[in-house]
Amino acid sequence: MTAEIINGKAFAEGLRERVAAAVPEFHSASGRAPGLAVVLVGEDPASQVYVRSKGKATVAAGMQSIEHRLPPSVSQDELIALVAALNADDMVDGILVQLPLPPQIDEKAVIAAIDPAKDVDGFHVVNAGRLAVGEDALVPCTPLGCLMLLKDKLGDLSGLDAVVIGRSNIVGKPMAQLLIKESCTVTVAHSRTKDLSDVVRRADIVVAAVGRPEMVRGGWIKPGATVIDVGINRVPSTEPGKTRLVGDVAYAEAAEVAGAITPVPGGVGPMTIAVLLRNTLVAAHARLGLAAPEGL
Ligand SMILES: Nc1nc2c(c(=O)[nH]1)N[C@@H](CN(C=O)c1ccc(C(=O)N[C@@H](CCC(=O)O)C(=O)O)cc1)CN2
Ligand SMILES: [Mg+2]
Repeated sequence: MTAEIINGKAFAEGLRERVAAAVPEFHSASGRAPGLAVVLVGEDPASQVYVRSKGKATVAAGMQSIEHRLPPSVSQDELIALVAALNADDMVDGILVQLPLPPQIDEKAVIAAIDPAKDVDGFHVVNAGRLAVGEDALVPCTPLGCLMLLKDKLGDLSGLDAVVIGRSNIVGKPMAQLLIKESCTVTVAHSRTKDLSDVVRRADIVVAAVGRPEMVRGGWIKPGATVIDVGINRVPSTEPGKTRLVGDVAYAEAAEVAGAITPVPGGVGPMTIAVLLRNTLVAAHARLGLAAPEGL
């Protein structure tokens, strides 16, 4: 079998277009554009690229982008004071603090300072709790993007066996919650899981989010399964001095066995920013008491 390639880049472009098409209605109802504030601390090159992409995508969708860049030496109190100012700013519907943060700053304290209604990353415990008990929540962008790709490919997910490899608060745990909500039978595997290959071999859906290059081998995949690779690992390329991106799944091997698979790059990655725009528009509607935009 050769797997169908799940084109996350194309799906993300479609989602971004749908968000952009829904923005004018918010504008007419509120008299302003939805606003997304992105806070970057320090000079991490990858974070700089992601923050620039988020700003461009926000403006391209017809929303207002508010960018704050703080020096790597900023204190936790200063960062939390900025978050408090953004919480109080009525023009700001979404607040995102780009991760990772420098070592002197406690990520949890910063996330806890964000107004849950503006928490478009879905990292605040209030949103995590709402997701866990099945209430309306802002859901982390990467796992929600994975779910959108799965539903687009498979339709109804109910009764399917899903394995999520990785138990982070940002991807693994919310991914498991979303799949439970879709009535999948969900196993969360992690670094201590025994016989991981056997666990993965039972799954109709595999979501790999461990951050270990090509850890999931083709021989672990059940024939016809759908494989979602969240990993973005930069590894040395065969060309001296160069690097290339690989996922957490050994792509060429897995594509021989799977029914469908996301590539890296061009699979899950582009969904993260598209879902961020979606979450910002959803948050903007909710803050103004407007009905949620349809088709997003
Ligand atoms: N506050 C947050 N911080 C971080 C998040 C997040 O969702 N919220 N996620 C990541 C970084 N990230 C967005 O912030 C992100 C990562 C990757 C991509 C992406 O499109 N990747 C491409 C490949 C890009 C490349 O060539 O390097 C792909 O997979 O095709 C978008 C956004 C950590 N921090
Ligand atoms: Mg992400």
